[in-house]
Amino acid sequence: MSRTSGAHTPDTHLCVLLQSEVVLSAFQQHKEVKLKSSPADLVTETDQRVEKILISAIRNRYPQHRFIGEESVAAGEHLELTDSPTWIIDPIDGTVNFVHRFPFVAISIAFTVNRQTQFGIVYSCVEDKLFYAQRGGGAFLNGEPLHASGQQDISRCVVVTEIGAERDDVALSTMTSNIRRLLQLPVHGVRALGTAAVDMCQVATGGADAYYHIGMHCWDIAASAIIVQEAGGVVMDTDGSEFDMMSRRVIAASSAAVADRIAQVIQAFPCCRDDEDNCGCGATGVN
Ligand SMILES: O=P(O)(O)OC[C@@]1(O)O[C@H](CO)[C@@H](O)[C@@H]1O
Ligand SMILES: [Mg+2]
Ligand SMILES: [Mg+2]
Repeated sequence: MSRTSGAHTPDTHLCVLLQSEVVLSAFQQHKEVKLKSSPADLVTETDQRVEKILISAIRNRYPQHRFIGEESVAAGEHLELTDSPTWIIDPIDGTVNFVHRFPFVAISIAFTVNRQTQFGIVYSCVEDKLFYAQRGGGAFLNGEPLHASGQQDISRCVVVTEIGAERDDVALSTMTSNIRRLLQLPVHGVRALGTAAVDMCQVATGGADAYYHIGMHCWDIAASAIIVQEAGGVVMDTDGSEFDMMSRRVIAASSAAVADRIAQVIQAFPCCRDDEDNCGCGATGVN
């Protein structure tokens, strides 16, 4: 057994790798697509199936543990992160990619105790890349150590972000003006792969220097946040405060200097916290 409160990470790796077969075998097939919170927030039978299998396999082994799963929450389960050992699961991060066969889709699993992430796994299925980090143990890609770039100068950065599922005017104009502001600094480039989990892992590899996102959910970024931190990167809220996986805002960067600069430049649009229903912020779309 590992130090992570009884949760044995190699077992979890195996579970994830087995489920990736389910994702890959469905990848080329026609999918029945349903909409969730917006016309760009999609779910397929494979998302639901993978989440069910993962939860039942982990629950079998750790019956006392709790779960926060994207599709369980979409089905009405209450989302609450407590001090209890908790698995935070995104069965397919990049469902739009999955539906269109755009080849970046990931299974993302984080494990928390006392609300602190102990380890995170992001498996980019088509690329066959397993990103992994354990608190205090470093970050790895297919077993090789990962290091963020350490870049300090925003004008030499590749910055990754996502235009999420929101389609209301305030969100769209904020997202597009944020990209414009960064390009005007200037940065070397702005990129988007369509999966927050894999996007953030690019910061851990040093292939990108920063990632920011407003409107994602805890399951999109819980695992990749510890992977960035353990690769020597910095993770914070877009307002410059401490990272809070429930806030729906994140900056992940190669250095504190780059993270601070992005926090100064970008603006957030309102969205309810993941752990708060109907917060009254007036946001529409993916809440
Ligand atoms: O619903 P999914 O696929 O688990 O996650 C949605 C997502 O991949 O799409 C957005 C980018 O378009 C990101 O906010 C997020 O990571
Ligand atoms: Mg996701
Ligand atoms: Mg998903």
